[in-house]
Amino acid sequence: MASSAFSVARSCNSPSNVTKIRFGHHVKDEYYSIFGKVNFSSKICKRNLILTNVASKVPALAPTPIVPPKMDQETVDEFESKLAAWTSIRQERWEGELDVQGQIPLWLNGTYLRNGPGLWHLGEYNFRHLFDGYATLVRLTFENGRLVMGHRQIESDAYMAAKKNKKVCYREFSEVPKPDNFLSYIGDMAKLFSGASLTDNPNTGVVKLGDGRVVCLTETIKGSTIINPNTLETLGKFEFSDTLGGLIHSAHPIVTDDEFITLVPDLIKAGYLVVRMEAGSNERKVIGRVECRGGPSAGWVHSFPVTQHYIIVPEMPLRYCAQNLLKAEPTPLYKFQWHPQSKGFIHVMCKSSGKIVTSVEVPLFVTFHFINAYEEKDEDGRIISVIADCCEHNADTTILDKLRLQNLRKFSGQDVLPDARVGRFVIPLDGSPYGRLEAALKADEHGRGMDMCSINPSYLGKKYRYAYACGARRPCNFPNTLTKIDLVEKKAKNWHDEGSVPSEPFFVARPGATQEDDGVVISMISEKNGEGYALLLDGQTFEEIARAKFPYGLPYGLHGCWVPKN
Ligand SMILES: CC(=O)/C=C/C=C(C)/C=C/C1=C(C)CCCC1(C)C
Ligand SMILES: CC(/C=C/C=O)=C\C=C\C=O
Ligand SMILES: [Fe+2]
Repeated sequence: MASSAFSVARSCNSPSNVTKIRFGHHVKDEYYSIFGKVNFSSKICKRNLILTNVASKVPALAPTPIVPPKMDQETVDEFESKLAAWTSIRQERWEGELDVQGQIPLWLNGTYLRNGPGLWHLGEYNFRHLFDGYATLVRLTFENGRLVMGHRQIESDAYMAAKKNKKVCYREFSEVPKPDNFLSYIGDMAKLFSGASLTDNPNTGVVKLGDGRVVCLTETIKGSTIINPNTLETLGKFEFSDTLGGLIHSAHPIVTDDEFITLVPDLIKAGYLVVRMEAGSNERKVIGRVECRGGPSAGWVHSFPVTQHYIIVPEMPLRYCAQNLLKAEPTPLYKFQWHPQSKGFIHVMCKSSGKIVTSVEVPLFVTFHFINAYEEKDEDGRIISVIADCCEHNADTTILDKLRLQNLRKFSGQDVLPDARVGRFVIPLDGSPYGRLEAALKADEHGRGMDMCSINPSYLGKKYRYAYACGARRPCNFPNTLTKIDLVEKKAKNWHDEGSVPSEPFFVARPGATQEDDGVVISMISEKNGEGYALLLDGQTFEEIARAKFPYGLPYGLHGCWVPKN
């Protein structure tokens, strides 16, 4: 095999301590999908890359190509011009030390884990939506200024069955297994209602529970999967020990050292159970229940925020749709339907009593991600309102369609990313029936792109000043900047690398820090030439402090967590 990005990974298994590979020409490359290898011509990096093999500390792992490939020339050509972000991961797993340019702060000791849908191929069949891909977990382990990267596929039942049968076997975000005949169609319907056919592909996020267990998540409850943060090995299902049932939950629980809070939508009698699980336990207990005020079904709840005393339950007019759930082919809004006439609402529940403190009608909104929320007090210290911030897509549902892989892969220079903003809900607690929704700062500050946010976790539920997210440098078809939002000055600092796609900026505070933005921001970048690197920005200046090239570009990832060195 010719020298290639792939061979870099393999070279790391060589017994020598340092593998130096010269790039700079077109080579015949081998692409490994989960279905095995395919040859295609690839243009790769015009510079030297030194990868240190730290076999003595972290053994680099052999690639594990799995099932024979089938790719027509058109698909192969498409890969050539595409960012690794929207391209399936090359192999099942890899790990090794990266060469660092710049300085990783010596206080940064621990592992950043990032999860996401990294594999979108099944033999000849290509998934169509970003959210369908089989989960790829990536780790960046920082230790004394050094950095080790590893990635590994999560061995969900859905992934293992797809690998074995070379077809979709479970209901994913948009794709549904094709019934072999009418009898199996009837059986599939029964399995849908029991939840047996829903995917357990945990491709959305990863959280560290208060008791140290690390769990990968998606919106199906059965997807909750325990992994080993050091080896990325799939350890087994996280089973809730209670009898609350439910098929789906929010993809983004609120997780602290003490508890795990989430929302369980009721798809029959429109509402949400608000549940809490203590650290160390597997038992969810009900805090309370919210009845939806709009109809005909519960609003999609990908995430929700909390304040110190309240749980904020959004009822988005983009609602789960039973008919769309049953359809074999994806609809324009997938499993959801837009119901502007049903209005949007925000419900505020008291965390300790489960009572609804207020429930207000708000302007129509579309959001995946809440950023944070906090309580506003008057001069006497009485709570008068709740502020809840989110990445808001101007009540435009077309963003879901923009996340189809076909749209992500074809950027022709046209500015097609719909506008988004930091949507700020102001929810009065004086019994007024309406809440406000406004932009927290001018959206031009961040190029009118806004998603994939994080904050300093110590400010969860508290008045905060800074948010980190992906914004836009236009024209673009996907958020392509890292942006630091200052909610007090109403300004943004933007980082951009032309043609690249950065993943969610993740803030890690410096131990002992007293300022909110004292720390670093971690992101993984997909470059337009198919390569990629880990990036570290200073939390305060938002300037680059270090980067480390990956052996090959990684697929786009969604959400992550920080596991400090114990
Ligand atoms: C990756 C991401 O952000 C969201 C993933 C969402 C998924 C996998 C949702 C799956 C679902 C089903 C399989 C059936 C029920 C509805 C719904 C929760 C959308
Ligand atoms: C990638 C994404 C949502 C991910 C959910 O977990 C949203 C991107 C929005 C672009 O503006
Ligand atoms: Fe998300």
